[in-house]
Formats: sequence, structure tokens, C-alpha cells
Amino acid sequence: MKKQLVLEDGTVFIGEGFGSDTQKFGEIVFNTGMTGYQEILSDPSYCGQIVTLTYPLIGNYGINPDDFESISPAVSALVVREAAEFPSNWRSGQTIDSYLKMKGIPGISGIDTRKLTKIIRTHGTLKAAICGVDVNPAEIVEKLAATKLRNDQVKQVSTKSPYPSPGRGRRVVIVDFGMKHGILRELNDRNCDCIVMPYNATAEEILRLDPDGIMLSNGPGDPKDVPEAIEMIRGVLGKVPLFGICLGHQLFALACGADTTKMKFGHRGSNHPVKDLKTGKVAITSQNHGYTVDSTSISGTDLEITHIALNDGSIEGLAHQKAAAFTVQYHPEASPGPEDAGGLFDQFLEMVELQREEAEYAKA
Ligand SMILES: NC(=O)CC[C@H](N)C(=O)O
Repeated sequence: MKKQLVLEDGTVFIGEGFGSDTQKFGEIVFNTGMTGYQEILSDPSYCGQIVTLTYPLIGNYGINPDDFESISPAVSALVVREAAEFPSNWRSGQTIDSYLKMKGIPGISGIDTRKLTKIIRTHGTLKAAICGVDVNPAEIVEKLAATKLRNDQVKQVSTKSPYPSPGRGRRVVIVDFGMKHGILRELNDRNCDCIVMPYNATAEEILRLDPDGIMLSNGPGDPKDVPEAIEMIRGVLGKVPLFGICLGHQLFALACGADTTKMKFGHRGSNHPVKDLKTGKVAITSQNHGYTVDSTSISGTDLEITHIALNDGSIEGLAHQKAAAFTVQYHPEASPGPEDAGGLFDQFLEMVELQREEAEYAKA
């Protein structure tokens, strides 16, 4: 069945529909990863977004039971050049078409994704819709202009109630703003005794759990739409070691008095070079963000810039100069993408260990 992709600037692409037949509106973004479509689809940070993948052949190794980053994908729709109908991989359990049908997510294939990406790069991220060809595109453009995209994505994807993911090691409270499973997996792999809390948990509720460390997860949308989290971070900062990833990094920056801004089209891909300013080392990182911490807003705060993006010089890492806390804009949990930055979880746990030892020493 033919479908159309309509952009708010009036551009129309006609393609072949796959997945669900529902009509969807969203913000259109592109990801340049050559693999990892399953992790991208199930990353809750894409909530409300239509994702186009620049790699032309998608679905060729199928969908498997192991690589999900959430139970239910929150992405609005998927745009590809070619959706493989006959995947080939020993782990594959179903096609991308059957998975998207099952999850109620529309897909469109046969699209010139290179042209589409050039439009997004020139114009910046735009609103878009996927619908049947029976709909008049001019009507959709009008609707898109009048549509204000939702700003409650974190609430949509965060857990509604706390749950444990037990381990025998240090207790880490993960605040779930739309947590990728990879973060929990990395902490559980290091024996952490994890408790996952909803996005609006207060500082008191978190401190009552007697955590050794607090992890601020990734998540969708604009960090300024989550003021309750900014207040919570202010309440725990300096009391318990903190580690933040992506949205967690942006919220931490806001809590410390810095500012965030929306980027023209963001960073989404699996090969973004990031430089550690202390060691000079460069890591190839997995990224998915449309907002960034404003580098002109750091002076006057207690923050120090620890990492920068080599493609555009934007901030990729921050550390607090007085409290045990650091954050990164990229994804050390990878999934998908390179694992160069996985050591940051060890660095966090070393910080946790040190704080505990100091506290025990002070008590003795
Ligand atoms: N992956 C994330 O946590 C994304 C953070 C934020 N929603 C952004 O787009 O910048």
C-alpha cells in the first residue's frame, strides 16, 4: 500500500507502507548508524519522533529477542530506503514489518533518505506526518503548522512505580526519564543493587532508599520540560555521587545553573568522536540528542567541561568541581554503537566506593 511522508515545509515523499497503517505526526530526525535499527527503534528517547535511517538497507538481520532497549518502542514512525522482507541472521525472530505491525508503528520505505536528510540538515529538525495517499498533503501541512508537539514525553515513557533490579553490590538508584535497558544492564553487570525510580521521584524519596550512587538516565524531549527532576537533582547533589547520561546530563547542567539549547538537527549516530579534555583521548561514541548544554552558560557555575564533540565543539561531558558528580551527553551503554566509553560506569563505581569509604572512615 502506498503511503506519503509530508514535511511541514510542504515537501511530499511517496513510498511503500509497511508496519502499522496508522497516521502519525512527529518531529522528523535522522540517525546515521549503519547497524542497530532495533536498538534505535526501541530507545525511549525517540518518543514522539519520526526516525529516518540514512543507511539504505534496514531490517536485513531481522528483529531478535535480545536487543531491545525498552519493552515497548515509543518512536512515532520509521522512514527507510529499503525494508528487508527476508532477513537472514541466526538470532532473527521476525521481520521489521511484522514487529512494527505488532507495536502499532507505521513505516514507509522506498524513500530517498539522502534527499530527506539533506532537507533536515538545511532546514533543521521539522514536523512531519506519515499518512495514506488518499489524504490531501496541503491539509496535512496546515495541520502540521497548527500542531504543537507534546512536551510530556518523559512522563509517557518513565516507569509509573519504583522497581528493583537486585544485585549484591553497591545500591544505585536509577531515575528513569526513559531509561534504555543498556544502562541497567551495565550496572547489573557490575553487581549493582539497582532500584529504578519514576522521573518525578523527589530527593527525599530517593535519599530514603539509602543509595550509594544515583544514575540520571537518558530520555526524550526538552530537559526544560522536566522541572521536578531539576529540583530533585539540587536536593541530592553533594549528598550522593551522581552520574548522568544524555537527558540526565542536560538536567544536571540545568540544576547547576547552566543552560540548554535546541540544536539545529542534533547528533544521532554510532560514530561521533568525543575528546576527553584531561587525557586528550578520543572515543568513538553512540549518540542520540537534539538538545545541548550551552557552552557560554558554564562560567559562573561549579561545572567544568570534561569532554567535547570533535565534529562541532559542543559540550559532551561535565563534572562538578565541588561535589562527586559527572555526566556525559553521549551513550557509554552503547546499544547500539561502539563500547569505547563503557569505562565510565567503572569510573562512577570507583567514585561511589571512595565516597562510601570516606563516610565509613568519618563514622569510625
Ligand atoms: N538520548 C537522550 O537522552 C536525549 C536527550 C534529549 N531528549 C535530547 O534530545 O537532547
